[in-house]
Amino acid sequence: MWVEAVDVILGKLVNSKFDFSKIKAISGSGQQHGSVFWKNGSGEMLKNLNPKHSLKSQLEDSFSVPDSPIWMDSSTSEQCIKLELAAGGAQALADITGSKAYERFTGNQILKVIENAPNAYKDTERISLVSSFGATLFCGAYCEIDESDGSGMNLFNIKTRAWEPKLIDACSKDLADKLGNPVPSVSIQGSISLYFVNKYGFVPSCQIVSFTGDNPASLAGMRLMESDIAVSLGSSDVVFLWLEDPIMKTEGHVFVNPVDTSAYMALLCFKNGSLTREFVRDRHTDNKSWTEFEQLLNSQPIGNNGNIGFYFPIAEIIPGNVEGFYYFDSSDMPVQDFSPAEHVRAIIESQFLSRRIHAENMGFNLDGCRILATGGASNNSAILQVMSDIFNAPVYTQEVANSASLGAAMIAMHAVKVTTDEIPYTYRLKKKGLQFQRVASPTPGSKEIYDIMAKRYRNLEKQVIQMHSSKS
Ligand SMILES: Nc1ncnc2c1ncn2[C@@H]1O[C@H](COP(=O)(O)OP(=O)(O)O)[C@@H](O)[C@H]1O
Ligand SMILES: O=C(CO)[C@@H](O)[C@H](O)COP(=O)(O)O
Repeated sequence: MWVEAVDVILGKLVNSKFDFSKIKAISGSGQQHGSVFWKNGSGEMLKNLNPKHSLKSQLEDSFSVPDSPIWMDSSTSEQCIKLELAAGGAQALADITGSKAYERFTGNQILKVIENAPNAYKDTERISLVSSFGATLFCGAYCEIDESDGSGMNLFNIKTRAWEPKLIDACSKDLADKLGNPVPSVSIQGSISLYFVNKYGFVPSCQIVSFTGDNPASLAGMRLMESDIAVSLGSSDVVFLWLEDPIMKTEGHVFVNPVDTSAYMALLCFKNGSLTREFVRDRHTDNKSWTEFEQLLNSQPIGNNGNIGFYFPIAEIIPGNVEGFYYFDSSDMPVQDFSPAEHVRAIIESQFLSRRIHAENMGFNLDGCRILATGGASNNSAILQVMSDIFNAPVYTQEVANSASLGAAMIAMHAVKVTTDEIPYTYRLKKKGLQFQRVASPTPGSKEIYDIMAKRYRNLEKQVIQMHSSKS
């Protein structure tokens, strides 16, 4: 599907009479943590692609694991325990790689393939991330994993900027050979494959720049600065911050920064994002529309008369080990149910209270911060207003909503220019004049209400974790 998508998208550009010869460089962004297992001999296939045939027909037998594991997979708890043991514990693994072991992280996913499908692993000559797989298709040769997306694998030492030998060995001694050598995100990997030159009219000098993860690319596209917090409201909700001196914790992740090789980024991923908002919308509105959802949200007062709900239809990442639905009244007493309007207000308030307290746990100071919002739900002004009130901060969006694609384009531009001059990324992008729009400001009086609710939420979250563990 991913291979076929490349020809489909480029075919659409052909139909729109797009002039491919204008493209000087390409970068891209791929969903983080997913892995692509290239079968022995595929490197040769990539070098000899025939423009008369589709990528799909030529590459469909090139994968030793036909269904690429992606980030939604949580089936690798056993492998997580092994990697943490190899590192010397959860905190030790976080100190090396920026994260304790997470089921979706690629190292644990690869270890599962090594253990459960040894023949498939043996028949693999190269393992790409979704991002480096994208670059590989365009280059017609294996591209390296970039350091920023490579930080989401539980294998990469974010201080030495190399695979960590004891973690590689805990998986398989030959794994480093199959992973290649990580490179900075802003680096040129090669020129475009002749397949794309002959089929679509790209110029042979078009450069392929490292592709990176969707979240690092979003950080680049949103031009995050210190004291900004970016919130991506996609299928999941992801909060990210720019950090100079990271503190490694067993909650959240630290990645190498995609645009400044001496800096880092912190990331908090919540699985129950838009999909869970949709779930509540579909259960509690008559016509399952966002318009009705917004009306119900605005019909309830700020603070929802003290009602707090927890909505985890999917097992959550932060906090870990919690699933299900839990409702509390203004005295923190468990209740059976809420009215439809209370549910709608409760899901949005509870999600942003959670984003706030967990960002604070990473050492983020809310005073004077700006929130940059992106992703599908950043189109919803009622949701953004609640976010602004809970963080007591203004919310901005930018003209181009898809910050991950935009960031990839900016990384491509920066990479080709960096070879001729040394202008820092942030300065170059300031000059580009892309505008942020202020779309929400805190409502007077909301800070006092949400400061109290944030304290209650912290305690109730602990209670919910206990309630869940006593059930399971
Ligand atoms: N007006 C809206 N209000 C709230 N959520 C919305 C709205 N429009 C789209 N969404 C949500 O945005 C999500 C898709 O966001 P997107 O950033 O494209 O996802 P992904 O993370 O998969 O790239 C959908 O799941 C949908 O629920
Ligand atoms: O796992 C993470 C980050 O660690 C996710 O953010 C994925 O990178 C993709 O998210 P969606 O695009 O599905 O929201």
